[in-house]
This record gives sequence, C-alpha cells and structure tokens, in this order.
Amino acid sequence: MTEAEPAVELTGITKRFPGVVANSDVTLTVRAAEVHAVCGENGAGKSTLMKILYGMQQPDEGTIAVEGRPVRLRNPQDAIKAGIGMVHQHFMLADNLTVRENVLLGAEGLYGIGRAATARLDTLAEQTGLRVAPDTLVERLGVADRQRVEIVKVLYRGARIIILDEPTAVLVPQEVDALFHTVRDMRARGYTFLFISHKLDEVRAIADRVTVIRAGTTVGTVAPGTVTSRELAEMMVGSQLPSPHTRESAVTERPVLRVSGLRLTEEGSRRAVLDDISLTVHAGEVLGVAGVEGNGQTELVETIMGLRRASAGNVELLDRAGEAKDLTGCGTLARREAGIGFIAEDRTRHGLLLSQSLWRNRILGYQSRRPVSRGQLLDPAAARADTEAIVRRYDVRTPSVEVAAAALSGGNQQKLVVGRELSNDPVLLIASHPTRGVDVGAQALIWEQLRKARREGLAVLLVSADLDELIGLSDTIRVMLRGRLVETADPATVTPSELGSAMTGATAEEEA
Ligand SMILES: Nc1ncnc2c1ncn2[C@@H]1O[C@H](COP(=O)(O)OP(=O)(O)OP(=O)(O)O)[C@@H](O)[C@H]1O
Repeated sequence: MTEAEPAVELTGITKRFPGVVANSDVTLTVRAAEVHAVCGENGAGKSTLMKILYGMQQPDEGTIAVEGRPVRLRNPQDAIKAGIGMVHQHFMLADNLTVRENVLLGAEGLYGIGRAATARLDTLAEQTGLRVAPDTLVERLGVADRQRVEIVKVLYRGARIIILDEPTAVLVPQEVDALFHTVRDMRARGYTFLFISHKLDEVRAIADRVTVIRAGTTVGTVAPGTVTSRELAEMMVGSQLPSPHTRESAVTERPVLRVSGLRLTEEGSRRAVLDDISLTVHAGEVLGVAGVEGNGQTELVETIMGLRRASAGNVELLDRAGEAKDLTGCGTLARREAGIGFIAEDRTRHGLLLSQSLWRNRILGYQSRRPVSRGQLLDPAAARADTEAIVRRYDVRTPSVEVAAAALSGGNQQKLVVGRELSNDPVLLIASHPTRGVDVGAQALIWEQLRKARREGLAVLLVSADLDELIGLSDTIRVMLRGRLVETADPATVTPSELGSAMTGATAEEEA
C-alpha cells in the first residue's frame, strides 16, 4: 500500500429494498490511518453502507476498492480477507468461553493454538489496552473489556480497517475516553477506523473527517474542527434544529409507583442481583437510574415489569385517583393493563415482532385496549389508522404501516416503540434507553414528547446509559451499583463525569 492510496473507496453505491432506496449513488473515501466518522439521521443508510463494506449485503450498483485494489465482497469472510473487520453494537462473544477461546475460535488456521497464537494474542491485547488474563471467562468482563475483546478478535483475523458501530452507546464517559485513547494509539500504528455514531460531540473529538449521509446519499465530507455540532446536525437533517429546552419541573406529591424492599437472587446462587431496592416515582416526575451495564438496572426494570419474579419486596401502582394496586404477583400483561408503558432495553426481544407489520406491532401488549380492539376483537382498521398517526407524530420513516418491522432501520423501530408506549395514555412509563440508536433530531423529538407527557402528569422511571439524557430529563437521579441504589444526585448540578465516578464506585471508594 502506498501512502496516497485510500484505505477504502466506495464509489456510486446504490442499494434498493422494496419501496426504499437505502443507498443512492454513495461515494465515500476513507484515507489510510484516519478515523472516519459516518453520520446521518435514522434510516439515512449508514448501516446498509457498512453492511455492504463488510460483505453482509450486496450493492445493486457501485464498486469497492480496498487499499487501491478493486474487491468483490460476497460475505464477511471476503471482507476479512480484504482486511476489514467490524465490531457490532451487540457484541457477538460467547459468554461461557474465555477471552483466548473467543479470539482463537474459528481462526486456528492463522497462528495455530500454541505459542505463536499466544504471542499474537498478547501483542494485540497490549496494543488495544485489554488488561485481563486470556483465560478469564468473558461473562466476568465488563462492557468496556468485552468491546476490547471484540477489537482484538478482528485484529487477530488481520483487520487493518475497523468498523465501529456506535461503540460508545454502552460506555460511561471514562470508558469512552479510554476507548478513544486506544483508537488514537492504533491510528498511529496505521490502523484505519470507520466510526458510526449519533453523538456528535464524540465524533468531533475522535474523527479526522466526517461524512454525512442524508436520505441515502452523501451530503459531504468535512473536517470536524471546521463545523460545530449543531452545524453537523443541520447537515444531517437538512434544516435547522429546534433549540434545546430549559429546565422545568412538574413533580407532584402524588405517588404513582412504589417499590419497597425489592430483592432478586440469581438462579442457583444466593448472590443478590437486586438488594433491598426501594423507590417512589410521583406523577409528573422523571426518576433517572444511572449505572454501568450489569449492575442490576436491567433486572430492576424487568422485575417491575413482571418479567422476573422477586424473592422479596413489593411493587405497587397507584392510579390517578390514588387507588393503590399491588402488582407483586402479576404478570407483564396485567401490569401493562394496569397502566404501565414499557420501552424495553432490547426492542427485538421485548418490544417488537420483527416479522410482523407495523400495525400489528401497534397491537402488541395492548390486545384488549381501545382503539386497536373492541372487547376481545381486534380492530385492524383502527390499528392501522392509529399506527399511521404514530408514524406521523414520531416521524417514523417507512413506506407504509404494512411493511414488516424488520424493514425499518434501528432508529425508526425505536421511534415506533416509543410512540406506541406513549400513545396508550400510561400512568407510568418504564423507559430503558429510550433514545438508543436514534439520531439527534429524533432524540429531540422523543425528549419533547416525554416532557410533554410529564407535564400532563406521567410518572417516568428512566434508565439510560446516555448521561446527557439522564441529566437533561430527570428530576432526580439514583445511582445503581452492584444491585443497590447507592447515591442520589441532583441533575441540576451533577456533571456527567461526576456521575460516571459514582457509577463505577470511584466516589464511594474515595470517601471510604
Ligand atoms: N432488510 C431490509 N429490508 C427493507 N428495507 C431495509 C432493510 N434494511 C434497511 N432498510 C431500509 O433502508 C433504509 C436505510 O436503513 P439503514 O439501516 O441503513 O439506516 P441507518 O442510517 O443505519 O439508520 P439507524 O441510524 O436508524 O440505524 C431505511 O429506510 C430502512 O428502512
């Protein structure tokens, strides 16, 4: 490879799906040893373009050159051979295997499984800042280390060009800094990065150049130093954004959710995943829960929703008249029917049926409620009309409400779920990462809808890894660490970095 040769050159890429042109004549040049960010609204075509570069999808038109040579990438194996690796947003590691096994699995042909393999693994671990013993089980690793194992895995297979798909979505600020440090280090060693992100501040911090995609086509490539985050966002949406909101409080004295002494133990072990959790959320209040993934937030939400059974404690919901209902023994559907809306952390597991049309997904969880049902009978016409209203209000980009949920981009699926959950007039909303994967425009829209619902008296339990979101929306923030609520922070004064320290237990250790 000569210095002048670009690492990747995508020329005239077009990819059509039924009713949608996902990429239309896209051109993207990534220089060797640069960090190149790709930004765009939900559904703009970023994932499709990356899937094409990783051989997961075939373009209808266009050419790909890697390090100056034209290539045909029929599958990920072809891409790996060409030196391209992808770190997906959802990690693809086997939890019950060790770091070493995960890295070597399926790549034994490269360095064998003996000394040469160990030496290679050690070098890569060092280069990527992975500081765990190779025989550690992956299930024992935190999110940031798992991500490093994924990076080591693609490097081991010979990747020189690495696609990072929203790598920071699951990290706390300190971990983001550490990841960026590693990326800069690796860039200095000649590695090239493609970086997909909706967080424009991060893009500005790490990227050498940014290519903006709008509605499937390239709007332009800029050096981030020459534009503000706002200008970048405006390039993405093609118009001016609304201004951020000022803080306002709608908190009332009326409790809506009362959780007391909640305890959850892991199957087959006595370790408490949730340890004596008590909290109250009032009408008009957003209670934010901050925590590093794996500290019990997921379990807390799932226990409140009846997806897991607590070993002790109570969950009580109070209706608008103040009438309390004990939900402790109830199933999920009964809880929904009592007035809880639920934005699940994993929309494909608890939120959507991907093979089903959008309007059928509108009915999910609300089978016996108007307007989508009359008594025990579904009302497809009403469900369609209501879904169309959600699509308009939440700006879900789709050719129609008849297409399968799988055909929507990730962010547009998320908008549909949020729209559905808020459309049922809940008294309480349990929102896990409500804007994960959505672009800044859609994020502003979802925040606005949440604030509006709060003004009208909605109680919200918000779990989010996006600390700006947590600080911006919450009236109170509780920090969760190893299954307990350990600290309370005031969103009016706390900084993301202080919150990050509390989440990792650093503050508590300092005080001790
Ligand atoms: N398998 C598919 N079948 C039909 N349409 C698809 C398919 N995959 C993507 N699309 C459509 O292609 C367009 C681009 O989607 P893509 O996932 O590339 O967007 P994106 O920029 O990655 O969005 P997001 O930020 O929401 O992840 C969208 O309109 C989407 O609905």
